Amino acid sequence: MSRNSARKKSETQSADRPTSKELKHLLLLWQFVRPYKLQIFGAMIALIVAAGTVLGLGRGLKALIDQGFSSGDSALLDQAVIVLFGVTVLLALASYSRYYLVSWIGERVVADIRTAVFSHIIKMSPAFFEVTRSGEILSRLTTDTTLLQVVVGSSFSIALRNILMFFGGLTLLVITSPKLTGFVALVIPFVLIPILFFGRKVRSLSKDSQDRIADVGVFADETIGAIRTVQAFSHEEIDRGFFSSRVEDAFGTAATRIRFRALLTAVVIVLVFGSISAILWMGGRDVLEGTISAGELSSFVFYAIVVAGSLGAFSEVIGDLQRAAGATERLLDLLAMETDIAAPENPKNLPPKIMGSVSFKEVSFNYPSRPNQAAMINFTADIKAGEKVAIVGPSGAGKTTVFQLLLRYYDVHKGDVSIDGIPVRDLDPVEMRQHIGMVSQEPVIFSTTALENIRYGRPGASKEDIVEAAKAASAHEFLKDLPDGYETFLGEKGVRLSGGQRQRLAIARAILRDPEILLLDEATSALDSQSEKAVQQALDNLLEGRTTLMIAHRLATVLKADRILVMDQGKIVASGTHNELIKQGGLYASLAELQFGVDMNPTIETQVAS
Ligand SMILES: Nc1ncnc2c1ncn2[C@@H]1O[C@H](COP(=O)(O)OP(=O)(O)OP(=O)(O)O)[C@@H](O)[C@H]1O
Repeated sequence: MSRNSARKKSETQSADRPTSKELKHLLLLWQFVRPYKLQIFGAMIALIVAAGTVLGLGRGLKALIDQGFSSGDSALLDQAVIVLFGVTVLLALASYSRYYLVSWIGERVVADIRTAVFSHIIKMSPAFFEVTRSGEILSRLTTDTTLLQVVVGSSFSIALRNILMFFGGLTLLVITSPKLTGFVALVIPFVLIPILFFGRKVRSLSKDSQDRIADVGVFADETIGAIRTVQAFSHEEIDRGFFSSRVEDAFGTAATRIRFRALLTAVVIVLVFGSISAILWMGGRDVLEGTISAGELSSFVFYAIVVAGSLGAFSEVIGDLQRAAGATERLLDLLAMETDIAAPENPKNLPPKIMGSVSFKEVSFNYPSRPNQAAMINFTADIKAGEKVAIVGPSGAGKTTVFQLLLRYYDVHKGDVSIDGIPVRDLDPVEMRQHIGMVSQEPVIFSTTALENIRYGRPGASKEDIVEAAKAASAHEFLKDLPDGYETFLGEKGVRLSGGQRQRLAIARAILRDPEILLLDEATSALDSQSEKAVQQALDNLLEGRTTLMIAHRLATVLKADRILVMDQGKIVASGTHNELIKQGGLYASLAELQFGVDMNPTIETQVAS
């Protein structure tokens, strides 16, 4: 129960939790940035030099105007221009280093975070993926990490540079003219308040705009992923309507944002240039009165622009920083999420080759998302090493659940599932699953070559071994006739193969894996007799010498079994051989009649068997 509720918490957190904007979360990024101390040090130096040179330029400007021009000495002008050029080169070099190093750190850190998040997610149990939408995870991996890249690789250094420039510029303003600085201090609130107001409005509209675009993405992803169903139901027109209404929503939000953004630009221009004019007016009077020099006024205006510019730049990136703080929090939450299905502290070890006996002892279980509905009740079954057991039962009886529990996708609530007498929860799931092979009803074909698809069963297997496995799976014939033979690209989800070919490819993969325990979820869809024969031949080779549990939908398969378990509502209701069960009548007999078309007359089924 406590285990369950703990998972619940993490699951709901993963989906809809509100995002915090607290900048302190950014500090958590330090663990990812820390390995690159040298680059950070270099970037800091470059940043300080760049900020220093910009501030120095103002002093240079003053010297140029006051000494270069007023003295009438052209040598001084030459000197001043040379110094100015030198400072500019230094600024360029520092900016180059800063940009390069900071962007490099940003990209590097994001690459590390993406890898860390993916490595973590791939370990999570299926329960996690049931409640977390895949779009959600993808957006963490792409959108959230991109936000962080912007922050680590630019916004953060922009913020830092502008803080330096702000305080440096302010100090130099005071030194140049305390009186004018006082005037600027009075004006600043009038300039800043409207800018901040519009800035905030634009930011919240940007967020809305991003959300609307995400809606567009999610809808397109779902529709394209289910394109065959969409077309089969002639749903194109309706989906086009749904999609365009989402696109229009996104456009509407973007249009409002653009309006405010344009207004913000106009407001900034009026306020900033208005203030500069006011400074020039006041300062110009001081120059006329002789209280300050023309150079001082020029450098004062220069610093005022630097200070205002740094405030503006800072207010622009603060939004990035806040959004990145949210992204950091979400990513680290994801990284902190623990999977229930982990290896115990001291896992027991299985030998490299196991016997392959399987036992379910009084197992009760319900899926985490259906706490009140038992999927398995007091389920007990002992399967000897090498035994072939077929599981039959009506839809929803719990047949697939037997596989899921043996693979330890979920932990049972009561009882034990064991392999060779060792409970699976005492084993390392990754190691334990190496002894299990699975051929599922809908074999998964990855979008790569046929060769690589079979090699999935045993990474590193040689081509000879793969061809050998394909031959045993009756797949060699069709594979070698593909346009590029085994190197043929199979298309996304294997759409270029027929159902029977996909099954044989999955069987070849399982043969290559050579597991001691085999789980076979037989496809329900009927194959033509030629294909059926090839698949049955492949299965015979696959089953040979392995403990096998098969969810059977065909007569040929149940006849291969040493024993049949009949399941109903999470329990075993009968067991025995086909003939025994037919004689008993009951659920199996009616299932056999319905599914396999077996008449209750035993002679017929013996004929089919032969
Ligand atoms: N991931 C899940 N979350 C919640 N309930 C589930 C889940 N998977 C299966 N169930 C429920 O558990 C019960 C047993 O399902 P299971 O898939 O094992 O049946 P099955 O015998 O394999 O059915 P079928 O022959 O239709 O595949 C069903 O009531 C089903 O609705």
